[in-house]
Amino acid sequence: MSANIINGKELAQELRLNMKEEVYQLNDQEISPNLTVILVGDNPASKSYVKGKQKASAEVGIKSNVIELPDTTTEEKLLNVIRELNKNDEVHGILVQLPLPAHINEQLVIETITPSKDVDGFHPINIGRMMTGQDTFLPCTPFGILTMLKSKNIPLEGKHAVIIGRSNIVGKPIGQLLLNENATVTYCHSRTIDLKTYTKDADILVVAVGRAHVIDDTYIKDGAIVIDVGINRLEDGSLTGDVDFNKAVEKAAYITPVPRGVGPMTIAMLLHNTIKAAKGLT
Ligand SMILES: Nc1nc(=O)c2c([nH]1)NC[C@@H]1CN(c3ccc(C(=O)N[C@@H](CCC(=O)O)C(=O)O)cc3)C=[N+]21
Repeated sequence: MSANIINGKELAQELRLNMKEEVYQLNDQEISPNLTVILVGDNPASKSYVKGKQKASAEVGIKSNVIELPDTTTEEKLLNVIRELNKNDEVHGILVQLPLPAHINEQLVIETITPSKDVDGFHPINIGRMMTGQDTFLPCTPFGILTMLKSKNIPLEGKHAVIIGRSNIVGKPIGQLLLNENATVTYCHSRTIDLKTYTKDADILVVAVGRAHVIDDTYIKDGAIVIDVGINRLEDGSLTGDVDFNKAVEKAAYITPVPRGVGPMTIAMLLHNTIKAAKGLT
């Protein structure tokens, strides 16, 4: 049996159509949603992600501005740029592309963005609201994953969700969102002993390791749902996930591909959060 493939690219496209309508309605009320992205340095991967965000924004009628700063930018200069954007009423969403150069304190930067414009959902206030189940800006990748699961009406209550990875932007928050949906959640990571014991029991397996093809069919329970968050660039320039798709697809009931899986959904949720910010919610 071959798994049902959850196409994030198509779902993101569908969501963008709906969001375009929403933006029209906001425009009628003289609101023009604006996302400002700050890009520090010239990491080619970051540049390409920022291009993707601009293209998707334009498609739904969100105005996007990119502020490009050299990699020699001081932390204080970056914080001042953010403080100005916090005060600018025309700017609804602020996103600082990560990772930042090593001389800049990422956590300080995140905490300088005013929570009501934190469309990444990385500010501790927004993380706290997520943890307590309040309405807030949810972090885009976990929110995208939840939206993919819901689009297939996959029941989450009582299911054993196993997360591999514990980053602040993916692993920790996806576990929290699944917990909020009444799943039973297990976190695994690089120090986990006997990873397979956990993954073989997973009804829902979320893989956010950051290394190509580390999870194959031998880690997966028959009929599991497999979400691949990995984005690994191979030497030939192609993209691949953390899951060995060709093997896993034979074991899973549902699986997300890379590319065209979680990545496009991450961007769609960023647009969703920007529209929410423009409406003045949270
Ligand atoms: N403040 C901040 N917020 C982020 O959300 C953020 C970030 N920093 N830094 C980098 C990561 C990475 N990320 C991706 C988004 C979309 C795709 C995506 O759409 N990928 C396509 C392929 C794109 C291609 O071909 O290059 C796909 O998987 O099909 C990938 C990666 C957001 N990030």
